[in-house]
Amino acid sequence: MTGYNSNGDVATSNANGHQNGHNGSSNNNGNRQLTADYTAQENHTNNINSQEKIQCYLSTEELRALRVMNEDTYPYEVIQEIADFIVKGSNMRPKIGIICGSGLGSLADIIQDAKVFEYEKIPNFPVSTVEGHAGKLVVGNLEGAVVMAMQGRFHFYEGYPLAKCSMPVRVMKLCGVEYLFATNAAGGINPKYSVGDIMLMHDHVNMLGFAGNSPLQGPNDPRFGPRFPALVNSYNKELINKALEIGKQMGIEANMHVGVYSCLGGPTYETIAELKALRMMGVDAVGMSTVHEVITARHCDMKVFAFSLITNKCATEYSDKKDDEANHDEVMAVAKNRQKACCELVARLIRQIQASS
Ligand SMILES: O=P(O)(O)O[C@@H]1C[C@H](O)[C@@H](CO)O1
Ligand SMILES: Nc1nc2[nH]cnc2c(=O)[nH]1
Repeated sequence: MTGYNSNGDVATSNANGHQNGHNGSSNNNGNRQLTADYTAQENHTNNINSQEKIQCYLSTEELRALRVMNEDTYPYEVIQEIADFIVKGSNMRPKIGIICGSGLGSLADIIQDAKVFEYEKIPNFPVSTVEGHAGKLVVGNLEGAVVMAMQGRFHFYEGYPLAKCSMPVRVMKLCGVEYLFATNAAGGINPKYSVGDIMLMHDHVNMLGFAGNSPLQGPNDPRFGPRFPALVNSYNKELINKALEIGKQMGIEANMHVGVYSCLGGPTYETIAELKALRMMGVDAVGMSTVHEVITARHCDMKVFAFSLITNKCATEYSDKKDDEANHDEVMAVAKNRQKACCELVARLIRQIQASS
């Protein structure tokens, strides 16, 4: 059962919670303890009411993640409260929202006059549980524009429903954001792609959507957008063209592509058969994010620019090579190596948006 109390705080009790919590991981294990009485701990630390008594080992962070995880929907008013908290707390009204992909959090480090909000201090906000996703929201100036950047996104495989994964996009909208910049780490399926390349997204294949999952599932609130939004032209062509031009100026045009991304649920990387199938469908790069954020952004009429950093090459033929196995350490290492170029691309594009507005 879920609901909001008069302060807009989450009040939840959900019998699935302990199962999710057991399976979930945390990026902070320092606080792990036997939570013999879930109700008592929750009431004590989070001031919420729960009918459940759960015996399990959970850190305080995991308990919070579990609580937020079990919220099904974010009504407009709750999103508005979160947006107000950010706008008032930063005294800034951002125009551009940035979501940093795995290992690409340094995009937010170039923001000046930054006001930093830790996710766990933002009311009703989920928490990041993945390495390479710091869990901070940074509001400040970048190339003359006020931006808000998420250092850490939420993934389906963390246990969050898609609507929750992309809820921050709606927060951005109600903060005043007009442009969404989404970045991700992805495996390159197109044989022409190399590790370290940047693929500007011009379309996607929504595999989770094929399976009947959408961030827009459930009652539609027309204050965000229409019940049946169209998704052709989701990726802003003008921004893609500007980015290609910037790529030339930076001398990285040979490492830049325009292609199709697909999001799978993860957390497993793909089998060879799956990669073959994706390639046949016209997919160039595969990851575990972004698509639901783009859908949510287009639903509320934001302009979208998104790119994938190719962190690994996906094998589409069977072999015994250990190299063919993707791993998150490699993903992070490549992202670290290429973060300078990614930051520069984003900064220059924002400069151009500012210059033409
Ligand atoms: O958040 P992104 O999409 O950049 O992260 C990708 C997908 C998984 O979270 C992780 C796998 O290595 O990288
Ligand atoms: N699904 C998926 N996500 C990734 N993120 C980075 N590399 C990959 C990959 O090969 N597959």
